[in-house]
Amino acid sequence: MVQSAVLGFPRMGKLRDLKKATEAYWGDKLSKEDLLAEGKRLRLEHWKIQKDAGVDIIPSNDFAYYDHVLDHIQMFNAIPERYSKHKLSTLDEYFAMGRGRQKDGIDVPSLEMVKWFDSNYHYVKPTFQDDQTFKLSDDPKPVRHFLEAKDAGIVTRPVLLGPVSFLHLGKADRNQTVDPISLLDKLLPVYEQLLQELKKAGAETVQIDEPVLVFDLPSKIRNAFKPAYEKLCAVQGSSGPQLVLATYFGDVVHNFDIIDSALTNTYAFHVDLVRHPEQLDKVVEHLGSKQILSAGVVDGRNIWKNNMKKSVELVESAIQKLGKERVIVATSSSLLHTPHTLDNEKNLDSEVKEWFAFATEKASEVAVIAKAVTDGPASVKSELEANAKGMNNRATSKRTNNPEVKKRVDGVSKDMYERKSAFPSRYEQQKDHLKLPLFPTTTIGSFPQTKDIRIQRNRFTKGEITAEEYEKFIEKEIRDCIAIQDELQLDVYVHGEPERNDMVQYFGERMDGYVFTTHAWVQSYGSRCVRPPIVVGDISRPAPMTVKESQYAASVSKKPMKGMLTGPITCLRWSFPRDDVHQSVQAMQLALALRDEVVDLEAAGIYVIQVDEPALREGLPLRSGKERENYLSWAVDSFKLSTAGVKDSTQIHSHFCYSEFQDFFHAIAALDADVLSIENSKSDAKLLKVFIDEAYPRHIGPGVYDIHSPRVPPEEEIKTRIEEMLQYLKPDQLWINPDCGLKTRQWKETKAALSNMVAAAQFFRSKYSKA
Ligand SMILES: Nc1nc2c(c(=O)[nH]1)N[C@@H](CNc1ccc(C(=O)N[C@@H](CCC(=O)N[C@@H](CCC(=O)N[C@@H](CCC(=O)O)C(=O)O)C(=O)O)C(=O)O)cc1)CN2
Ligand code: MET
Ligand SMILES: [Zn+2]
Repeated sequence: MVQSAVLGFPRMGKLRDLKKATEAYWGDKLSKEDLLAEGKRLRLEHWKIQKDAGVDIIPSNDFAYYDHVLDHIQMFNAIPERYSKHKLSTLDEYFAMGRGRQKDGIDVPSLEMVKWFDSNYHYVKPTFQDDQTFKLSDDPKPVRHFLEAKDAGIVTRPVLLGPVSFLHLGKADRNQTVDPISLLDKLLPVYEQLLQELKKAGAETVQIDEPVLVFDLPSKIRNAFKPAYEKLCAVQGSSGPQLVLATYFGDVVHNFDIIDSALTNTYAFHVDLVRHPEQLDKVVEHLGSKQILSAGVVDGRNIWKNNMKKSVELVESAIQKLGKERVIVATSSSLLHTPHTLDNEKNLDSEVKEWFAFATEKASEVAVIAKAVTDGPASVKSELEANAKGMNNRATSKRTNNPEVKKRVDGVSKDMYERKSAFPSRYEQQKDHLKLPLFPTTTIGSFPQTKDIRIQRNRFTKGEITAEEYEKFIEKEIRDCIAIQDELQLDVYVHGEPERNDMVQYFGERMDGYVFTTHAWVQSYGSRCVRPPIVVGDISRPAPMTVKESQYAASVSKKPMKGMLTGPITCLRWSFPRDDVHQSVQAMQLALALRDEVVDLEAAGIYVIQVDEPALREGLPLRSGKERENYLSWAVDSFKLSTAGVKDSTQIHSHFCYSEFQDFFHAIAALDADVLSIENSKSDAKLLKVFIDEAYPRHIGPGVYDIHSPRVPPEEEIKTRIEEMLQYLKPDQLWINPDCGLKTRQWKETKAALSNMVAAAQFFRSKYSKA
């Protein structure tokens, strides 16, 4: 019999129950016991959904209150002393690492949070000390959750992040020099112990994720796999469970030499056949003689219904070579990146609704495909027929095709990608026009999205207040936000984005070619979720999207007002893109829509325009080479096409939030933006050296403080950061700004932090103007 498997299920619950509970706990409105009880309720509900869908292999330990990598950090006791010394409860120590803590005399920033591969999920980066040791926690969570499921009558397959990925995804703590992978020998005994404890609890198989296997790995990391898996495979069977080694988001063929030896001794090997179906033959060739193939055929990263005919064919071709007993039908990755259930969507029109499958529906898909290949297609005839009908309806739908858009794309000429003059001449004109001081201060766009803003928007969406009332409310918010910027003495203002639910969803809702959902939330980090709009057809802009608010803001502001747009690549990546047209085509359509918006903003008197591209790096193919170059070429072009329509005197800003920009520095430089703001506060200022090495000519604002945490950075701390930056950047090149937008913060800490930031900038301004 061919079994079906899910690699991980979303944690938030049907109505973002986990988000609500954790936030209530943080706000002292829910007790620890109640939060833990809610977690338990959600886990049971999610296991049951998968069981009812007919899934044979259901994951456990995929649940986390904040992040699954953070769970491992705590479980292995890789907790920096600045957190452990306070003797907080396990749960509070965990949240302190995830989001920082400034309470009862404790003041610690969070650990760094970075992108999980090429997704919009963020994990907490393991942070190691030179004298790092590891120790398995008492009553480890994977064992506890396995038993919890077992008590409910569901035997699960626990999921662990593998030791090599855990180390490779981590880093040395600030001022430490340890190479994470050198800690492998110290870490392995902890994994061995954990596997043994899981086996004792009754776990027959364990899924061990080594997603870093899809990267081009440095030799040190490649060499680590053999000893690691020799050790772990030795525990297998005797005192430990069978190991299912899982990879996802890419192909692994280039790493076969390291997989060949030790890794083929694992019980099963999982590969992503959605991203790379062509790797199937090679993978089959390289499997150990008894090893089972877990075929990831149901997309864990998108919401399109599975093409079951294709999946059945692919799985059949594996079965022909391996036999039914050696194949598992699985999701390509964890379903963490998909929304909970399509059932929640009462407002989606029925034509498109039948094109989609969310996590709950995908669980059924793996079960149906497994049954089709086990008992023959006739055993799931009606499901396969319904699936084929949906596929066909989508392929022939009029909604996907807009000839006007195609015509416009075809009419794009080369000159449309370039600004009129080069930067030096643009800068002269911008200087005259904007009259900014040295070390100009600004923010990244959003100000706190207060409960009141959300409530008013919700009332407007439900029709409880009129469009006019809502508009008046937004105008008042904009005025308040400007008054605060006056008080803070910032230099370039923003309107605060109060009208936006999200920087991508807001634009998706205003463009043709998109549909959007009401409850399809996906976790982005911690308790924060996004509701990605869905690209179903050719994209165009029927009317201006942001001009009204920016123009109003400029009219009540005495300083330059920065217009705020989300760039084409970020709009694409943080939506669910269509899978029937290449992403470069979708990006180009978005770029043209945004170009019109940029030009309209300028015409409305907005002379500083920021086009955010935080997802540009995330879209970079995981392996270097042709694919990457190709991506960068169309991604950079899309940005340039969206921004190059303005006059020289209009200043184009762009914003990036992630820290690893070294490996695609040339792409950021190629965007030709006048000013860049980049997230930086959690990384070593040394990384800024690339700007010297590459003789970067334009202007930059490396973030001076972290915005993901409520902690207020003291003025001295910010000064130290700026001092460090000045070792790498010229004073007249440097802007002073936070890491990112402030929408997730409260007003109190926002004002305090910005006030310290402005004071620090003023300090350097006066220091350098005297010099
Ligand atoms: N798409 C996207 N990806 C991103 C970012 C981003 O800003 N957007 N930033 C980076 C970090 N990731 C982030 C992801 C989400 C949020 C965030 O703030 N999300 C909000 C939801 C934003 C939103 O869409 N809000 C809607 C809906 C709000 C809501 O919950 N409404 C209530 C009703 C109102 C109430 O009573 O509160 C409901 O629907 O139940 C709105 O404001 O209109 C949250 O989780 O709290 C922040 C950063 C990277 N990736
Ligand atoms: N302008 C956006 C904001 O300030 C940029 C966010 S990047 C994730 O929220
Ligand atoms: Zn940002």
